[in-house]
Amino acid sequence: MLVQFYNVSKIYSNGVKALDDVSLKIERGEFLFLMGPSGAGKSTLIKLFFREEVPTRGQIFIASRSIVRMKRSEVPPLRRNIGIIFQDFKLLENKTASENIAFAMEVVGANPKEIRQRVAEVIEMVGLKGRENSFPGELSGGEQQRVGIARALANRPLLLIADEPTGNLDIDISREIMELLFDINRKGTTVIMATHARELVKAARKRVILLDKGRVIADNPNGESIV
Ligand SMILES: Nc1ncnc2c1ncn2[C@@H]1O[C@H](COP(=O)(O)OP(=O)(O)OP(=O)(O)O)[C@@H](O)[C@H]1O
Repeated sequence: MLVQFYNVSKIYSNGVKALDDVSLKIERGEFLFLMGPSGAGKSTLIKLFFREEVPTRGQIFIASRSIVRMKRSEVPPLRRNIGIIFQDFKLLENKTASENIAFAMEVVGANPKEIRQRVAEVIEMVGLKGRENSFPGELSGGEQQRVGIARALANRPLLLIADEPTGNLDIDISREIMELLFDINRKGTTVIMATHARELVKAARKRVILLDKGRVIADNPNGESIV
């Protein structure tokens, strides 16, 4: 089991209950969608995975380690095991595609040779060969998201979390990005994707967890009755 949430609630300091008694399990190698209306708690749930927020109540285990009772020194290794991609890509504008990816490895202390090899590998994996030296401003939205995905994969994470990764892309490009995420999943990385894109979810026939007002109101293995 890769992820276990037991009765997790998150109440922000302003009193908003963003998550209410959430329990869920995710196996290694799964691909799952996180859906629900705006304010349902999707982003909050995602933030708990990499300890950007801590739960008010409940327990969370990732790869059998409690991340609630985790020491501060254990947080960087946890984050190294989780790759994140964002709706707005969050690339560094003054660095090339390659440099953006390399930077993610430099900050965790990888050596230059390792970085060179891995950058070439992930550039190839996401289909960006030939665009390594382009700056984000010279790339299309879809290409920028590919750089974001390559950066998230650079440190070989156990888990890839995508928060509305196709939110800024048109439908054809979104489908290409989905294919890339499925491909990454087939190669063994567990993928969690928060999205409002019903069409994409419907076509995928993957597990869907539906949140509403901070609660899991459905968890369906192939999404059928949800979308
Ligand atoms: N840092 C915060 N402090 C206080 N309240 C917050 C904070 N972050 C989120 N909330 C509140 O918690 C609730 C859940 O928000 P969250 O961002 O997790 O929802 P979401 O499902 O990701 O929504 P969206 O689809 O719009 O991104 C909302 O009512 C939101 O206003």
